[in-house]
Order: sequence, then C-alpha cells, then structure tokens
Amino acid sequence: MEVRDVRHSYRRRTVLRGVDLHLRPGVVAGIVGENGAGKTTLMKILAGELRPGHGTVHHRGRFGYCPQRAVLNDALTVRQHLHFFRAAFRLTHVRHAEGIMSALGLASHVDERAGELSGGTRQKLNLTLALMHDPQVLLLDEPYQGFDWDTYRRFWELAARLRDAGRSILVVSHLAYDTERLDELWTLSGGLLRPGAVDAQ
Ligand SMILES: Nc1ncnc2c1ncn2[C@@H]1O[C@H](COP(=O)(O)OP(=O)(O)OP(=O)(O)O)[C@@H](O)[C@H]1O
Repeated sequence: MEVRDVRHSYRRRTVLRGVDLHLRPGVVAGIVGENGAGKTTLMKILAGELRPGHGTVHHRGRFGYCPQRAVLNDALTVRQHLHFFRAAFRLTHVRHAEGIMSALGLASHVDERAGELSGGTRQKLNLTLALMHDPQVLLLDEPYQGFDWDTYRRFWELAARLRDAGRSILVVSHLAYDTERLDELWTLSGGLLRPGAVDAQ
C-alpha cells in the first residue's frame, strides 16, 4: 500500500497535513497517537470510506478493513454473518473463516445471534469478517478492544502467522504497548506520521 501526501480537514479543523506511508508485504505495522490525533480519519481514507481533501492511496489485491465499531446485524447469528459475507466476497466456502474463528475462540458461538454476544465476542466476529477472504492488506482500527488476555495473545499469534504468509497488517491504537510485536511503528501527531513512538506513551 502506498500513501502519498494525504491531507484532510473537517470544515476549518485540519486533521491530516500530508501523510506518507509505504506498507510492504509481510509486515505488521502500528500507528499510535493520542485521542483525536486523526487515526480513524486516516483509516477511513485508507479504506476508501472517506475521500481525502488531497493526496492518493494505492493498494493492490484483496483488502480487508476492521472498523473500530463492529458493523453487525444483531438479528443474524454468527453463522448467518459468515454466509452473508461469503456471498458478498464471492467465496465458495467458509473454511478459512472457520480457521480464524477457532484461532480466536469464536467457534463455540456460531449459532448465537450477534445482538446476544458480549462486546469482545462481537469484536472477534468483526475481525473474522475482515479476514475471511484472506486479504493481502489488512487495516485494523483498535482491533483488540474488549479482548481478554488469552484472546489478545491469540490475536497477535494470528497476526504473526498472516505476516509470515506475506500479508501486510496495519494496526491503529491509542496505546503504544506491545511494540515489540510490530515490525514498524509510527506516531500520528500534529497531522503527520513520524517513525517511532514519539509522544504516544
Ligand atoms: N465527521 C467529523 N466531523 C467533524 N470533525 C470530525 C469528524 N470526525 C472526526 N472529527 C474530528 O477530527 C479529529 C480526529 O478524529 P479521529 O476520530 O480521526 O481521531 P482518533 O485519533 O481516531 O481519535 P480516538 O483515539 O479518540 O479514536 C478530532 O478532533 C475529531 O473531533
């Protein structure tokens, strides 16, 4: 993924002032920044959900996006979500999704309705849906919100496996812990991306 000189303002409030980013295959990268730094704005632009005021975003191949808030239908079960997204992604089966569900500990909830799931379990489903078409580039906005410790560890093991298989993962968080799990770390501050965890701790 190649991001060049992305700028964005909401009315008179300038949030991004010229963001550049090159995400190589087989890398887990993190972007940290304070509340309101513009992380979600940047993710929405990278995902194509928001058009930037200026700049370009290029990516090749399949693309996955896990937004901060789970976009689920409360009336549908976990299994029904899988089949809905299988059709949307034009997949022939959900075997890959089933593997992710076991890795995250979601498989036992397959017949429960999304509206009855706990917050952390909803987030596991959110992540499974973003991953089930095996994207080459995966954007995750605060992906481990609500995860218990075991799930949090499983999440990072899954991220490492995907990275080793050549996928690129970009994780956005307001916390800079666990930076040793990242191959690259950037801080969004003052509307610009800078290498390292400058003032995010
Ligand atoms: N739709 C919008 N209209 C106007 N201002 C907005 C809009 N969305 C975000 N903002 C403002 O843009 C700035 C950046 O917001 P954004 O949600 O991108 O930050 P963030 O780094 O993701 O924050 P957090 O860590 O709290 O999630 C904030 O000052 C916010 O108030």
